[in-house]
Amino acid sequence: MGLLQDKLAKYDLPQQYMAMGVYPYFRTIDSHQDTEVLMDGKKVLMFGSNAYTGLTYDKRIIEAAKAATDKYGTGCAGSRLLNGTLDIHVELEKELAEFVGKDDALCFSTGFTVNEGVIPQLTGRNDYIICDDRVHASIVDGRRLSFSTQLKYKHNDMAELEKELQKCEPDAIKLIVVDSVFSMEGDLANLPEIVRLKKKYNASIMVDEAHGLGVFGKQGRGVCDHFGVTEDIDLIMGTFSKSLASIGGFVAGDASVINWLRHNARSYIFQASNTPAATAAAREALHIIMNEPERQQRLWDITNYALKKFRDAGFEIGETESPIIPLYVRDAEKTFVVTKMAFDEGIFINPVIPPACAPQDTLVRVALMATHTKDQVDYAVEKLTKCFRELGVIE
Ligand SMILES: Cc1ncc(COP(=O)(O)O)c(C=O)c1O
Repeated sequence: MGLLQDKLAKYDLPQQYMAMGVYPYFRTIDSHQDTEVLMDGKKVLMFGSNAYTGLTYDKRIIEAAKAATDKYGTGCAGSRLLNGTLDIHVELEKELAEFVGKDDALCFSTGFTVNEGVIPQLTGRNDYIICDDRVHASIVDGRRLSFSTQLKYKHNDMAELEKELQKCEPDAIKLIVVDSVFSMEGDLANLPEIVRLKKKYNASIMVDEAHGLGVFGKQGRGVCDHFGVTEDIDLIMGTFSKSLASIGGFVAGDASVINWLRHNARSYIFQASNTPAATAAAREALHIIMNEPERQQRLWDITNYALKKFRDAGFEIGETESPIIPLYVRDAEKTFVVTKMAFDEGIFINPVIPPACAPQDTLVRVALMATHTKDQVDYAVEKLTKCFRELGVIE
């Protein structure tokens, strides 16, 4: 074996969990996707999906994707800048900008490449990027691609954010980037206070609404809308891979900033544009989200029901205020073991270990969809209580 193989073999954590029989990744789904799926040949309740609105198997969205494929074909074979712009890309951009309350928007092929392409394009050598220390990996990668000075503050600690802002040169761009809903622990960014600090220090804010759209705000417009701070947020990004039942992402903001990104963001101009099917699906999902507020209500009814049930059963669920419910285990090995035990009981949940969380905060992540029933939640709480007790995680 070569040096490369020798070195990587030493860090092969997956092998260790395979040997223990608790390896949890790459299970295969062989059915349509809703609250119940066939996974590795076994019927399980899906509590690990980000499809909060429960739209992934909606017939109207499937029809829209089929019709777009019939009309345009299966791909675009080029970047948006050149031959890869369809009328439906442009229409979706207009609708998304209006939805989140901004002048203009750009659609990228994934949400990951939005953060990776936008963040380094807005800040240069003498500027600053300031992030919460729990932002999503795509924000971390976007930040790494920038030549600016990188500053971090402790999760949701506004006093620390202010200290970081005080370190910056007054005339430099100071871009604060934050998730609106933290994807592993379900708590919200303190956007009203971040906006107050932005104004005080003449900074800019970019908010990642990946887990906020379809869930928070009027007609699912997101957490910025929920807090009434949209006007003070410079850039809002979102993804189609969660509530919008598709794949792709967007960034929205002032016309001048969006126009700059349209011609400069590298993952926009050097990446093929999103497929007709994915674009049409996201568009149809957006229309459904706006026109069916009862779906958002159902999501909150089942979320509040589940939050109470898990709390009453004695689980430690932290500060969550969203359909993402973290069940803290605080031990990596037990986190994998409990994930496997849950699967054997017919429940799919996601283990969360570093780098997705701090080493002392390992957890399993339960996520609700508007289509979950109370019976399904009852079953999950009963079985997870049994598993957590057996492992001595709860009493
Ligand atoms: C907070 C956050 N931002 C960005 C992304 C990336 O989005 P996408 O799945 O569209 O690439 C994710 C996806 O997991 C996310 O959770």
